[in-house]
Amino acid sequence: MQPPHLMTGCSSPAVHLDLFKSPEKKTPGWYLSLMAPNEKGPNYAWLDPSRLYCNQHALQDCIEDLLQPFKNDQIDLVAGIDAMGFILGAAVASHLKKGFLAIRKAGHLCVKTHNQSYVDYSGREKNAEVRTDAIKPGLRILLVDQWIETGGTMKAAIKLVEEQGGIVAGVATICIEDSEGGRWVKENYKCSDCVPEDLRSQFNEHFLDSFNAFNSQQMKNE
Ligand SMILES: O=P(O)(O)OC[C@H]1O[C@H](OP(=O)(O)OP(=O)(O)O)[C@H](O)[C@@H]1O
Ligand SMILES: Nc1ncnc2[nH]cnc12
Repeated sequence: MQPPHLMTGCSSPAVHLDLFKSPEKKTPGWYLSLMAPNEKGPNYAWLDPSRLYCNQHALQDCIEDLLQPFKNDQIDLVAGIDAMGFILGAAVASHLKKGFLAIRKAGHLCVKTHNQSYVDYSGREKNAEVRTDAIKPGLRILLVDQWIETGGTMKAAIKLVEEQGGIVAGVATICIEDSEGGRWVKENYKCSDCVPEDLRSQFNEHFLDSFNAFNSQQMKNE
C-alpha cells in the first residue's frame, strides 16, 4: 500500500495529475496539485493557479469550495480584483447569479472612479480604482481575488467598498497566506480559501510537494 501522500486524489498533492484528468476520489483541495509544474526554480515565490482553471472539474470544485461558507449569506454583488481575480470573481458571480464589479488597477476605467493606493508583495506603491456608480450604502459585496500574500491589495479593495458605505459580506481567494495582512483580513471579515490545513505550511512557504511529484514524473518519462 502506498503512503497516503502518494495516493491519487489525496489532499496532500504529492501526486502528479494530468491537466485534464481528475482523480476518482476527490479529497479536499485535490485540484491544487494542478498548479504544478512550477518551472521558475525550486522555491519560486509564486504558486500559479491559472493551470487549475483549465480543468473544468477543478474550476467547478474550486468555486464550490470558495462559496461553501457563504451559502446561507446574502450577497448582492461580487467584486473581483484586477487581473486574475476577474477569473474567479466572474465565475463566482455567474454561479451565484449575481452581477460582477471590476476593481481595476488604476488607469483603465474611462469613468469617474474612487481610488485607493496600496503596497503589495512587490513592495511597490500601486493604485486600485472602482467606478463611483455601483456601490451603494448597505450593498453586500463578496470580494474575490486569486490570492492574499501581504494583504495590501485586499485591504485597498475593502477600503474602496467601505468608504462608499458598502458592506464586505466576505472575502474569497484560493489562498490567504499567514502574513500579518492575511491574518488581519481573516480576523476582521468572513473569509474562505481553498487550502486544506495539512497544506497550509507549503503554501506559506511558496513551495508545493506536487512540484516534486511533477519533476519525478518527468524524469521517469525521459
Ligand atoms: O496580498 P498582496 O501582497 O497584495 O498580493 C496579492 C495580489 O497579487 C496578485 O495579483 P497581481 O497584482 O500580481 O496581479 P495579477 O492578478 O495581474 O497577476 C494576486 O492576484 C493579488 O491581487
Ligand atoms: N505567492 C503567490 N502565488 C500566487 N499568486 C500570488 N499573488 C500574490 N502572491 C502570490
